[in-house]
Amino acid sequence: MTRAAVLGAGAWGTTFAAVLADAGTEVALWGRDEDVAAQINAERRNERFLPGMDLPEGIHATADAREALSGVDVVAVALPAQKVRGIIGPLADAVPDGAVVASLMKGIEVGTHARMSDVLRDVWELSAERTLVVSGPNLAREIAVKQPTATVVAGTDSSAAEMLAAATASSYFRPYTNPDVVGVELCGAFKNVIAVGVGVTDGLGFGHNTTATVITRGLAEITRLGVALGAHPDTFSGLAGMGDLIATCASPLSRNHTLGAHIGRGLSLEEAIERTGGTAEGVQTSLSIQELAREHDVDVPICDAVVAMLHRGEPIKELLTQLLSRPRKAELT
Ligand SMILES: NC(=O)C1=CN([C@@H]2O[C@H](COP(=O)(O)OP(=O)(O)OC[C@H]3O[C@@H](n4cnc5c(N)ncnc54)[C@H](O)[C@@H]3O)[C@@H](O)[C@H]2O)C=CC1
Ligand SMILES: O=C(CO)COP(=O)(O)O
Repeated sequence: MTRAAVLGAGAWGTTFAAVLADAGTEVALWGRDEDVAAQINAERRNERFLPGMDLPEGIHATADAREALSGVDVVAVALPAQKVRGIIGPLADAVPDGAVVASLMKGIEVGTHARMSDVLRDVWELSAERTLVVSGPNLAREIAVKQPTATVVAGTDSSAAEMLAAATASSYFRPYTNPDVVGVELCGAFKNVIAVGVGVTDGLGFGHNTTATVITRGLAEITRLGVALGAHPDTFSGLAGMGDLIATCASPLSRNHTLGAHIGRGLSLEEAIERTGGTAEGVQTSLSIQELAREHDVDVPICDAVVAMLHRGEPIKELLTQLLSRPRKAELT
């Protein structure tokens, strides 16, 4: 039987632990809060991060990360993107030599512009073959009640990706493998920025035409940057690309979408973060994406508008006017 450790007992780490347990994988879930771990073990609930959701028996939660990592075949990391480097650094010697390591995170590190799998590789000195990415239309609360969905397990070593896919597959969770780590990971991070943008237009009271426009042109931005970074163009129309954009931009469960809607209704960034709760990666990742795009000479106007709104407090209506009055261009280039 495969043995897994999930680091991070927030909404997604807890849900992913449930996915593993339901697939028959033995799973240890690490969270820094002892009360959260105790409640998961005693009541099969994580009321702080996943309120109202029942968890399967197979999860052993612990506040001791070294205990969680001991003897596992798979390590899955679900921590806030901007904090993960500091949190996992001291655990390098506790990661078993042969274990594959998967990033479940959807962000790009500010300053380094590193994708999360690169942060894991860097901090834990992992080979590319041992490092995987899981990304797709995976809103935690829907999966926690076993609503059917699919995801992508990306890895350069197909046998490692297949191993994790087998360790997560169940009657409600269908993993597909994909060798395009760069594309899958960029999709997950960038779609959070686009979801903030869609949330803003919702908050302004605009309808489905606007939503569809931002999603579709957002996908064009993601694809342009991804291809410039060496990704496979087909990844962007797949589950991690279009699939996750649809889920995140359409759902009120999305923290990024919710945060954007608060901004659109006139809240400040601080108020919107407070009201949203949970980790809205798009806020900081918008800065990294904008800088990455500049480095690669890629045009990302929606991301630019999100950065201007969130980080420079520029008026939304003026930014919208600027977006719509840019020089016209052909859709196909
Ligand atoms: N929630 C969702 O539906 C999904 C989330 N993700 C991604 O997973 C990642 C984690 O997101 P969530 O679990 O939703 O966030 P969350 O906000 O629900 O949980 C964050 C977790 O990180 C822990 N944490 C924060 N600071 C810490 C520190 N200094 N030391 C130790 N632990 C710390 C918290 O205690 C908590 O367990 C993000 O990158 C997100 O984009 C990916 C797919 C779905
Ligand atoms: O990544 C997600 C769904 O696939 C979750 O989105 P949020 O982080 O915006 O809640």
